[in-house]
Amino acid sequence: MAFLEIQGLKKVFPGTGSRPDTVVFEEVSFQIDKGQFVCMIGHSGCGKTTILNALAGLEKPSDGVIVMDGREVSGPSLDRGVVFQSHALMPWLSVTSNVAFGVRSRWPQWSREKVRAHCREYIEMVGLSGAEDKKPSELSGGMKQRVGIARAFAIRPKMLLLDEPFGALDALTRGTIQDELVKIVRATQQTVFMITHDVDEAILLADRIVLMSSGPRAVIAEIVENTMSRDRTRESMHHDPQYYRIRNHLIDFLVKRSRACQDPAVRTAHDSRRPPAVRPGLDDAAAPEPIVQAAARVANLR
Ligand SMILES: Nc1ncnc2c1ncn2[C@@H]1O[C@H](COP(=O)(O)OP(=O)(O)OP(=O)(O)O)[C@@H](O)[C@H]1O
Repeated sequence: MAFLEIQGLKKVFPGTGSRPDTVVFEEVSFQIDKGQFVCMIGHSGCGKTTILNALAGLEKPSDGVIVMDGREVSGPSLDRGVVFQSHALMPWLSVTSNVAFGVRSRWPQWSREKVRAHCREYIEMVGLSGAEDKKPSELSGGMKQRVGIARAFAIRPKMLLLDEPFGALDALTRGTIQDELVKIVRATQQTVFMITHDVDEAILLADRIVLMSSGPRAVIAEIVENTMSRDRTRESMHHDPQYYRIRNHLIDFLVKRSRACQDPAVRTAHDSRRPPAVRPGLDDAAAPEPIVQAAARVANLR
């Protein structure tokens, strides 16, 4: 069994009045190994946040099971740290107190000094030394997001869940924090699940990229394995020919193939509980053609 097992996840939001129920996604199954960084990409509304909330234990799936480290996820836990797009800091608390909140819950027996020293370590890790006593209103968007990351890492979770954490940041700040995240994740060997709309971010950070088809009734269309060297950097990765192949594959999916699963013929042919793993970076002619792509090609010929 993998470190994180997601099997047959489905979410139905009940309709109101004459509006029918909405099946947001179904048959979502994938695994994450310990120390792996997995990104999820898909069009708006396909259910990415709902899946992340289910992993966090904040949302109950309508069907399916999530098992982390041998235990079923049935509610929120300090074993999972979450970073939201809107940092969700407590505005009346300082940077240190925001980070300390979870630390005290995690280790209630720790002394005040020990909690402070622990928080200082993580605040320094995200480059915020000197801002310990500031309130969120005194911080820039990038700094607030760094506090969110420090807060999530400081509880030393078994798994980190990131919901588009850099979505609201300008490109420069985004790049800097991405680099910091790469450094921290590599140093701590943290297991991460992250939602992003940014294909370059996914290629830089992820070992595997889960592609969701468009909703409603979204499914996992395929899982892209990132075959580029793990020590890739933002500055160097575009020199690797694999980068363009993976990037084109992802963009092609978002522009064209993500809707293919709504075609009943494609849907019948696609085993969404066992989505194909593809390695577009290797341009391996022997690799199986992704089923969605094959079915879309057949549909185009009709
Ligand atoms: N509490 C709710 N009640 C009813 N429908 C909901 C609820 N929460 C989410 N939805 C619907 O479920 C679908 C999936 O929402 P979700 O936020 O998970 O999508 P997403 O892929 O994360 O989108 P985005 O990329 O825009 O953040 C949307 O159509 C949304 O309107």
